[in-house]
Amino acid sequence: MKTFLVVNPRSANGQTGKRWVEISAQVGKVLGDFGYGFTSGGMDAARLARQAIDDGYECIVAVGGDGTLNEVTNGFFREGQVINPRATLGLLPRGTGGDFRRTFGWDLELTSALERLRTEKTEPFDVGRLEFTDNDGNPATRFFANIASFGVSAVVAREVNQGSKALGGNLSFMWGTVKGLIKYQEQQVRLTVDGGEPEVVSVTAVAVANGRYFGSGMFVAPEAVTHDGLFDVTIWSNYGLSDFVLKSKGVYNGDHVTWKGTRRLRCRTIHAEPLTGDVFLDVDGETPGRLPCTMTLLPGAIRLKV
Ligand SMILES: Nc1ncnc2c1ncn2[C@@H]1O[C@H](COP(=O)(O)OP(=O)(O)OP(=O)(O)O)[C@@H](O)[C@H]1O
Repeated sequence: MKTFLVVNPRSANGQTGKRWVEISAQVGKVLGDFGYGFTSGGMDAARLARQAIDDGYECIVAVGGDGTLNEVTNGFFREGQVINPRATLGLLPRGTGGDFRRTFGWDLELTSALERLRTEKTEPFDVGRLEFTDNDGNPATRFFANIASFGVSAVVAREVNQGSKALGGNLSFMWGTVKGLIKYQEQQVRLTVDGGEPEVVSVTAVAVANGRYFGSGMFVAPEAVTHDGLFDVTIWSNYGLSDFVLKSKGVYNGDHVTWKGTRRLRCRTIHAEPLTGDVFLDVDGETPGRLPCTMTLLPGAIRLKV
């Protein structure tokens, strides 16, 4: 299988680019010939992945963090359709946050990633499609691999992405969460789930999950499965800074699902309209826009190297 690596040299605080000679030598030893390209900025990983699929590569590997994985996943699609159903997605995790890999229990070791890429083992992988309003106010579509969320999580993601990740994933997110919760005001949002009756919910955050973790290790959707054909939705209502500071352990170990302000459901589509103000989106750690939005699960849309 011809393999192409989409490399974000800036991932892992720039260590991926700095160590590329060493990394690529190890990749070559295990995989033999492979193609690769360096990303140059926003959505360039999607362009590189699309180009590689057009060039006949059948395994496209994101080398970077969750943002790179998101962009590479987008590169599997053209005009809303999967370009080549035989193409498989791989991950060589190099991020600071690394939420996607946690669902699978993958570590950051290059040797473990190469072992996965070397074998033929794949499984179906559900992909989320998000229709939303971008930061310029235009309608936009973006696919997601892990979790799309809205509410305070997007305020936190903005804080984290603007700040330095030199503190490491967890500390950057904890600090970002404190700053985000100070800034955030609870919003009322009208949710329509699987085309049913609309319902107004109070939103601290709503996570529409394919994978299980966001925010650098927060176990937001403990039972999500990436090939079950369903989103696991976690709704947090009326949480404040004190809840996260005093009970943050429960957010990281999954106990939050038993708290009064947490509600969970499963669905294939969810539509969200803001009623009280701007509500921003966090899409696999990136912050491309705001509500209103519609999220649709595409069951087994592509295959994932596991
Ligand atoms: N050459 C580049 N220079 C600056 N930014 C880049 C470059 N290439 C990609 N990017 C940006 O990097 C971001 C993705 O980073 P990525 O998620 O891979 O790494 P990370 O931030 O270290 O990890 P994580 O998201 O897991 O915390 C995207 O916003 C993307 O547009």
